[in-house]
Amino acid sequence: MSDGASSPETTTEIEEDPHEGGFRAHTAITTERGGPRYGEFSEQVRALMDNVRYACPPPEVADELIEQLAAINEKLDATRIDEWHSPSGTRIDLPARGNITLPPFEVTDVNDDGVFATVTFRDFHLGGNKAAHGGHVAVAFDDLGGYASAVAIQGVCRTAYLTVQYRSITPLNTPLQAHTWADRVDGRKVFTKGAIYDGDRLCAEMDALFIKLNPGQQ
Ligand SMILES: CCCCCCCCCCCCCC(=O)SCCNC(=O)CCNC(=O)[C@H](O)C(C)(C)COP(=O)(O)OP(=O)(O)OC[C@H]1O[C@@H](n2cnc3c(N)ncnc32)[C@H](O)[C@@H]1OP(=O)(O)O
Repeated sequence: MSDGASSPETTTEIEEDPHEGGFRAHTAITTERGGPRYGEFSEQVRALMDNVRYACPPPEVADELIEQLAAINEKLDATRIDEWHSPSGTRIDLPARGNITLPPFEVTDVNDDGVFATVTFRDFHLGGNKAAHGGHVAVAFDDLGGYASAVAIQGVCRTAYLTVQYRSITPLNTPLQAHTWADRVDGRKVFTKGAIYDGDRLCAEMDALFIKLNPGQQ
């Protein structure tokens, strides 16, 4: 991945590049996009998602909220840009690289043993009875597994399959230890494993295959 555009002036140059793989080699890794308060902005959105998960607004509050949310959406709609230049997913200084669709994680180490992160499933990720939804656990594994695969094979990968063994309840609002690593590399194939722990307790394990995209592959 190389330095990408952070201003509209460089947009044209990037758009003229051939589409190099499903995630584009030119995707910028940055701490600048979206400005210095993008982290606070993302956190407010996450707080909104958490609150909505448990909200039961009385009709008059719903009336008010609908109006306020419509105004916010209108304002946000006016700021939309294309996928390749948006801060979300590129801000390595923020939880989950500033991507609010992922459970927030902080990568604590990347080394020969793989990727180590702290992941916290929040109210928004509720499956039931204070436990994380299994799909959100898989989302965390997909991203952190994709990261470990990319590091192992030095290239952008796509998930071919991903299975999760749910070993015990994955609690909400608890910093959990996640570890993903390339178990075996065979040509373009990276057989990747992962685990999420709550302290000493194993919550879930991942077994996945990521495949390095060929140049120009969509
Ligand atoms: C500092 C910051 C860093 C930031 C890091 C950011 C990380 C972000 C991470 C985000 C991560 C998010 C990630 C996401 O969410 S990626 C989104 C979810 N995934 C997809 O949408 C993928 C859809 N599928 C495809 O595009 C293709 O099928 C792929 C690309 C996967 C392979 O199609 P391709 O045409 O390219 O390859 P091939 O068919 O010749 O197969 C090649 C080899 O693989 C073997 N094979 C294929 N499929 C399977 C299977 N299911 N089980 C077992 N084996 C399988 C096959 O037999 C062959 O083996 P061999 O004959 O060679 O031995």
